[in-house]
Amino acid sequence: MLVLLLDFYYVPCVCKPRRRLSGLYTWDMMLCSALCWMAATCWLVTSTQTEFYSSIGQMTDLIYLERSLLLSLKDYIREEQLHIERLQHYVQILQEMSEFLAQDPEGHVSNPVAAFKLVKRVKWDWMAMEQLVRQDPSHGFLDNLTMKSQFLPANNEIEGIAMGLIRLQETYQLLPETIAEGRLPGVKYLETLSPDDSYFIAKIALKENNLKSALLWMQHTLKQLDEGQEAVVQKTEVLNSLCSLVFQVGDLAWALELTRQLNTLDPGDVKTASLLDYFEKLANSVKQQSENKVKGANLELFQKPPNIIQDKDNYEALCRGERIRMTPKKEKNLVCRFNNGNFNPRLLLAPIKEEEEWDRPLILRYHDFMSDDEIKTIKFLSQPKLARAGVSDRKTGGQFIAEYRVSKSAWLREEDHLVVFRLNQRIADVTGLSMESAEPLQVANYGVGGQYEPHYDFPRIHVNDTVFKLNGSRIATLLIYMSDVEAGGATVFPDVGAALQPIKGTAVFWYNVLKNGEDDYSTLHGACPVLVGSKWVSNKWIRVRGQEFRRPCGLSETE
Ligand SMILES: O=C(O)CCC(=O)C(=O)O
Ligand SMILES: [Fe+2]
Repeated sequence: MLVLLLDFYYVPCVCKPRRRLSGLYTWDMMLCSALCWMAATCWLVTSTQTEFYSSIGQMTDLIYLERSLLLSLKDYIREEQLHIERLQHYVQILQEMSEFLAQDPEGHVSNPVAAFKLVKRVKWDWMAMEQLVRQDPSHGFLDNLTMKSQFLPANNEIEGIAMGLIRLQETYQLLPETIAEGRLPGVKYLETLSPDDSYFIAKIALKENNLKSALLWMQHTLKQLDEGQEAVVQKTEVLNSLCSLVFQVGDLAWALELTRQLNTLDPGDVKTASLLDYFEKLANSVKQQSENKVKGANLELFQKPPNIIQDKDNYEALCRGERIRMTPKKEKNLVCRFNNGNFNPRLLLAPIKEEEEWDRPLILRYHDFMSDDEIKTIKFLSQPKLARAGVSDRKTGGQFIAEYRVSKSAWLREEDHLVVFRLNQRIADVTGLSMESAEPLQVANYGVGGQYEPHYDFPRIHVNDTVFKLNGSRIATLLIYMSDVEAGGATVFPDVGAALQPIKGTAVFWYNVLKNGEDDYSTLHGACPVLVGSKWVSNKWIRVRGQEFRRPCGLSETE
């Protein structure tokens, strides 16, 4: 709408410069401005700023946004060129006329008709010219940019992505250069990071008090600068930051060495000179001469932030494919079978392929659980509803946003679409459980380095939990993988050493509650950071109510 208004704003004004002197033009302008303002306000009121980094799926919107801004910039350039061409045209006409009049000025004005035309032209045409010169075709583009700025990423988005890259580097124990040179498994289009990018990531790590990553990224920035890669950031600035970091962790010898380098680079800098003096005196007094020390050897000094996540080491190791606790003996006992849902007519002719992935807790994988077309529909239905997923506060039970769950999710009910209805029916048929108390389908898409650190699916506090009071705990989880993931993104169970790879169209299923009704703490699980790819999953959480006869108590107390 705004584009149309802007066209309307420019076209008549440009073609008929004289009309701009009339009152009509002023009203046109006022009307246009008012409508533009109203349109822009409506946009602002009806839309909220999107967060892009927590969902790869939504990040594609940015590509389209950039394309539309580019088109609008091209329009602006064309307008500007037309503007100049119009001015040149007038200049040419006036030039010819003025040369003609200058040949015999008095002779010309002695003709009353010529005198009338001269006065009229000098007054009106030059005023019109003033308007023409003042006309600024940049408004269209600038208004468009202002309006679209609400759809541009917010400042904290770049930080979010940088944190995602740091998470990937740490979890998968990658060197910064591996990420910076884009040498990641399965990438289709190579992209590299500049020294400025690396330094930005280092600063974010520092801000997050992640000294180890800050050190690695600063060292990498220096390496890139030494290789002669183009950058805005100066080597002295990076050295200064690195120097204060190493001093902060107590490595005086290294700080001294770096200050010497700084002093060589910029001998005139008074601050560096006095710092050098200070460090030398300090080193002498504590008898830690830099020459005798191995610089930067003690990486232990550079701490990662304290670990609040349960079993994080096992989680990260499993994500890397390490510490998987599957023995050949255990593996031999795992079986696969056709599941016909106990002679369910819907599964009789097309039974589901069921494979035991793990024994304790029992984790089953259903193959070909969802078709590509169904996946397309579910993604399509959820895309406009995707919102940043929260995590539960252990004390209050409320939801909040945390970096240990970086994804967007949406809820779909069976009334929303036949595909959702059929999916619920299939889940009931295959698991033999009732869906009457189950939650709607939760669809999730992970963002840059998107993950969900180890957690239990069952709620652990029940204050104000009306769903729990009504329907009981989440007795079971059915997790559908709606995409393959090029690298990373496994679902891992850190307490038992299981790792499940996302395979598009398959679903995994496990009970979160034991037959005796107790929560099963061996089901601690997490979604590993996505290294390359866009991971889509759907969760169906099945509740206790309605399962009394479908999953009866076991014969022993511990079952
Ligand atoms: O995405 C995954 O692999 C697991 C997701 C999950 O555990 C959850 O959403 O609760
Ligand atoms: Fe979960």
